[in-house]
Amino acid sequence: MPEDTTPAAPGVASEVGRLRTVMLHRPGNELRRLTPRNNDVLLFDGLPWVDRAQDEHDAFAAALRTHGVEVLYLTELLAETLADPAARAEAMDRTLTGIRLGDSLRAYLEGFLADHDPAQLAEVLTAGLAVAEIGRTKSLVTALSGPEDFVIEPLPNLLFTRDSSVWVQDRPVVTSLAMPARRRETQLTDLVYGFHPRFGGTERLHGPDREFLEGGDVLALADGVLAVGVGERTRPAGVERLARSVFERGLARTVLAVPIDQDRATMHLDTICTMVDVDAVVMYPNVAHRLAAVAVRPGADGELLISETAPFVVAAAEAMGIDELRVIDTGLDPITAEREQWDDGNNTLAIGPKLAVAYERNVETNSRLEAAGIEVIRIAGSELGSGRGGPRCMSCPISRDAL
Ligand SMILES: NC(=[NH2+])NCCC[C@H](N)C(=O)O
Repeated sequence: MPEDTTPAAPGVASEVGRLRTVMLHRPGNELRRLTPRNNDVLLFDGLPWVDRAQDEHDAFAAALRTHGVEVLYLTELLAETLADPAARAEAMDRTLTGIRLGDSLRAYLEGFLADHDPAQLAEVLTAGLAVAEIGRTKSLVTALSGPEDFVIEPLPNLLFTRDSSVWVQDRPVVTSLAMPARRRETQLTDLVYGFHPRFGGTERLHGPDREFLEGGDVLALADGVLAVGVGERTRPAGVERLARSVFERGLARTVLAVPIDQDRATMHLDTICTMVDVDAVVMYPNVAHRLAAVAVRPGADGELLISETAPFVVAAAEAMGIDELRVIDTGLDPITAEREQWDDGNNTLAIGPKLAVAYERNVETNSRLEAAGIEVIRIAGSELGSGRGGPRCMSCPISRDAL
């Protein structure tokens, strides 16, 4: 019988249902823009060796494919999207609008980019554009800029496709990223979901201009139960907006708001806790005991019912309707745990119950996962990890089987 190549219908109701389709971004020329002068602003802790990062990423994608996962690439979807003139017009408009460029440079760039085919335009929108790469403009802005200054900022964090969109059931949530270096990413995911034939017509929730909400903070603990981290990135107002939109549409019945430390090391909930089984998480022990949650549920007339604060594991188990949420920790020695948390030991990507992708370097965490009965697919991440993101951050699940 010929192989069935029909793509799985979009829909994500859990963290651990069999993964069918995922969106990744293969690291590209945007990473070659990083220098010791701009890496902090661009949210990288070092300068990745890009060729090696690409090899590591290809191995990640291959491991997923080996396990039957369809891998979609954001830039390919974007290039296909930009073939639609309406999408292209919107992309140009969003990229060039704002107070930074000025009228002369904007007009110049409109002409300059008009010659770019969809793939080339996608490259500019992701890798950015420096003054040295464009011709002579009659703009004061470029006259007063250095050759390396960007007229279109590169997006090195596009690698972390988890953050710029997240599917809740069969709806894409286009997020609103808090850090200036990442804000433009969601213009791209919004375009893809709005115009690409594969998704066209799907209702998009939230959006780039809404309250801050990042996908790395959103965990689908169980069908109808979301946990959303609140910290450096996602803000309380972002969770409130998401809760209202998912309740109104019947996509969830409980949203747990989970305050996390406002630190670089714990920028998202998924840096300290990810799910590896229907009732188990791998969690950073140095915070596990004090992680708390407030449950938000739909009330009458669009009101939200807000619970008292409770320990996260207790609130989660109750919302999920299970006796206990099992916690596998990142190692008991606090220094090893801190090192492995920093290197994304907690940031696993489940591709099914008890089956997760993890960075090989987190030896202690991985062996604890295995001791707890989780099969670990190890990938290299020496270069990928320099932006502080692991397998979960680098993936946006679009389709998972129901449990
Ligand atoms: N879901 C995640 N944990 N994403 C990690 C994002 C890392 C990225 N460099 C940032 O600072 O935004």
